[in-house]
Amino acid sequence: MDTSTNLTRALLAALQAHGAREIFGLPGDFILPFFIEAEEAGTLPLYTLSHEPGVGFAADAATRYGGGIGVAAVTYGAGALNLVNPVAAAYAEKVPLVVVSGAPGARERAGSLLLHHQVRSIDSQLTIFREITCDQAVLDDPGTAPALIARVLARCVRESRPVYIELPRDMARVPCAPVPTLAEPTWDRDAVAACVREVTARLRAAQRPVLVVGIELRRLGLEEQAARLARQLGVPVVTTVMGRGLLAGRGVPLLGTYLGGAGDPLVADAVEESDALLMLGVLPTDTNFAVADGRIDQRHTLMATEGKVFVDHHVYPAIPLAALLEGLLDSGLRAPAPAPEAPGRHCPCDLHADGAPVWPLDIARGINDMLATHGRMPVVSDMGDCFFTALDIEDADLLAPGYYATMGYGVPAGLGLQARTGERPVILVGDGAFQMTGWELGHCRRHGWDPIVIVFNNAGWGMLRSFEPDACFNELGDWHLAAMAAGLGGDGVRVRTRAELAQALQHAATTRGRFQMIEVMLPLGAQSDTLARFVAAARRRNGMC
Ligand SMILES: Cc1ncc(Cc2csc(CCOP(=O)(O)OP(=O)(O)O)c2C)c(N)n1
Repeated sequence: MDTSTNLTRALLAALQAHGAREIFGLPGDFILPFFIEAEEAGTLPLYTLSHEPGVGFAADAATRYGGGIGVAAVTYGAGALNLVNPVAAAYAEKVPLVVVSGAPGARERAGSLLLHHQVRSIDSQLTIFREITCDQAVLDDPGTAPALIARVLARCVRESRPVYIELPRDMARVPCAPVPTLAEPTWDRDAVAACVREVTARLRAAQRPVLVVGIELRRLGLEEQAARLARQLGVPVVTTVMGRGLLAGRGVPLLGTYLGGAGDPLVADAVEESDALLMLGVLPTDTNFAVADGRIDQRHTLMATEGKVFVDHHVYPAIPLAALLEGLLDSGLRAPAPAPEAPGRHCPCDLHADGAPVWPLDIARGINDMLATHGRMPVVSDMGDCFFTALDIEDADLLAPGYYATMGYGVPAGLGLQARTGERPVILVGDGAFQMTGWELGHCRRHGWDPIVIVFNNAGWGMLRSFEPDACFNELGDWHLAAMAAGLGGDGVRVRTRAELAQALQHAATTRGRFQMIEVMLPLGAQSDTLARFVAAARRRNGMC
């Protein structure tokens, strides 16, 4: 068997070894050799979509939900620069995404002509991606390429951040040695022991300890360790907005999601009155804590994030989350008695199937009823009131750009999730966000993807109306989206009443093999309570009252 390999095959093997399970892409002349090699190798399924934002969001969701790493392969210039927003979203939300971009070859670079797709200089693209990735490699020398690929992919996994790999088109097929596997990094065990001692001492002395879990636990594959710690400590567990769905179904006393004044008062009181808030893998973002309005006493927080641990006014600078968890589990710290079962959250369900118009909470009720009847399904949400409504969907994994808050994520992310896992997602998306990337549904037919897509149609940018109710620029008109579903290869129905919604959900849940779009016509001004409270908190915070 030919054991020699070329640079593209070496890269494909390394991507797979680091957890890639597929490639999402949109080719162009600068990356055609890579696509040809990838298709011939067949080691990673190659899914093409119609616009690079969709490619990026699909790759993001595949790894966000399925683990490992996501891969987005695009051409140079127009393709890669179309990918900037999804990669920025992945950086902000700590998603291990690998960008593979084609690029001009050495002879083209040496010429005097301005190349098509070139911006300011041939390296402008690399400069732009330096700002939104944690490491970069230009594979212009087969002698250095294996080590560069090894370094960049190791950082992608270790830091759970996007990385950028530039593959000049004249290098794709040059002979190249396999990519080496790097040794795992070590850490200072004395520093970890000192940190564990201080954290356990604070927890022992606490009267009202609470565990807050955040998205880094999922990104770093540490959810089960965190669940074991929660059961061992016997303390109430709260998720952040970004961490919604974490530890679900793992037998821990989950109180709910912290939304400050915009959420469940029981959860807000537990967090804001705690004298030892152990926050594991929580990113200190405004969407996670802006609604706290300063009600969390920083002197009571023990925050482990980004490889550091912040206690009071000092920092342990290099404590990997895995090491901290291992130390806390081994500390023997445990509750005198198992934590009381968290009081059952009132799950908004039992949709009243009557002739009343549909409000966002009715959609959450209908989805909760559907999941209770037909089994758990992952929920993917775009940004808009659909995201705030998704927070009322119980006991389901939620994928959403809850911090970076970009529109356009929902539909391609749902496709990426089903491509990676085969699981059928429920996708929530507003009419405005659907107009951005919803058309990627046209790819479902050839791949057998069949998401249930619920469009919140209020004929405009509803969230912005919350801030500027009199502005005309937020109006989009009625695009009759359900009527377009058949042409895209799916089934679409438009509903206005709660009875029609209930019937549509039942039909969608029992119809497989084609995507099912339910276009919910919301009455003007219909808004979820959670969004209303978030907007009120934002106005207070920004002095917009
Ligand atoms: C890529 C991007 N461009 C603009 C914006 C800014 C924005 C945040 S929310 C919103 C309106 C969303 O309208 P939609 O109809 O989808 O949903 P709804 O509000 O419930 O009616 C906009 C324009 C963001 N977040 N991302």
